[in-house]
Amino acid sequence: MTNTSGYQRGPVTLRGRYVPQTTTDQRLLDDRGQAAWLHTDPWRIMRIQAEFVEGFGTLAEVGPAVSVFGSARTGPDDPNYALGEQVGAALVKAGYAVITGGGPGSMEAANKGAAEAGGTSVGLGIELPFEQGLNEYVHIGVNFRYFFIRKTMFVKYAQGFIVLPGGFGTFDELFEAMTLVQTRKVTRFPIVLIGSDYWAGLIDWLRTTVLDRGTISPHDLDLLHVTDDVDHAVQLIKDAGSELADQAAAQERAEEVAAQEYAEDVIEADRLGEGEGDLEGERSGERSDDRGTIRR
Ligand SMILES: C/C(=C\CNc1ncnc2c1ncn2[C@@H]1O[C@H](COP(=O)(O)O)[C@@H](O)[C@H]1O)CO
Repeated sequence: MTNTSGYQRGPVTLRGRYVPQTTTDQRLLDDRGQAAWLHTDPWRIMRIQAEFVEGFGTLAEVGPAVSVFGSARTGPDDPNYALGEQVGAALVKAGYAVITGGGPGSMEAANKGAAEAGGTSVGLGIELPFEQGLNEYVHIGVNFRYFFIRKTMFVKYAQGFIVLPGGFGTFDELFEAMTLVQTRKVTRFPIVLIGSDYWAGLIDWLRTTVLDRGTISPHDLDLLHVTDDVDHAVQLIKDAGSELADQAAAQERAEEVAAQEYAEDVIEADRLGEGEGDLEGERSGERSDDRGTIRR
């Protein structure tokens, strides 16, 4: 006989001393408890999920975009500010939305350039102790609590990265992008550094010390492009986009041909009275002898 007694907590049955003194609803609705749970990891997981949902939901329909990084400290009179504006405008002219960290300095410059060129200007802000809020040129802004979620957005919704002169924050974004491409965690995308003078020391160190000591491979250096010419930077991103589109089209064609060949094989096997299982074996190089033993 089935014993139906016990306390049902969703799909879980609890009996004896395991039966709780309160119901789940009671605990949910009872606000007299401590608020310590707000600072626990399970609650953080909910916030993390919510932040991903908000980011994906906001950015999924932005269209082709390029993420632009650079110093938060670049003042409006700094030549790099004008460079940032040019980058924003040139990207818009080439059909891209511009995504930045939404802060001051070079981020603001790129957002300004994009907005004034009539394009889409996106700012992905981050909660910081000295937060300044999103710059005034951001059309679509999302403020993130978590760095790693914001970084996912910079990569997921961009066709390439343009990096203006910057400090630790900029280096972090640059090296994260390089690592993702180097480890093939993402499909290769272009990373363009603007300002050959500023980046020369880093490039030189990578080419000599880092390469010489064998901690990177020679081809890893190909991940970076350096230029002073904004139009050239944008062209590099466009070219990489066309190359990727060609590769994707070739892959699609190859899959179509393979599917067509497979369908023809199935029809032929059917005509000859063989099963689809035999065909699978043949495709993977397997052959069975009279006793059914699989040979390769
Ligand atoms: C330091 C100041 C403001 C900081 N505000 C920022 N808002 C948004 N994003 C930021 C901010 N600071 C850094 N970032 C990100 O890092 C990159 C710039 O860092 P760097 O160290 O200045 O190079 C940038 O691309 C942002 O994504 C007020 O001076």
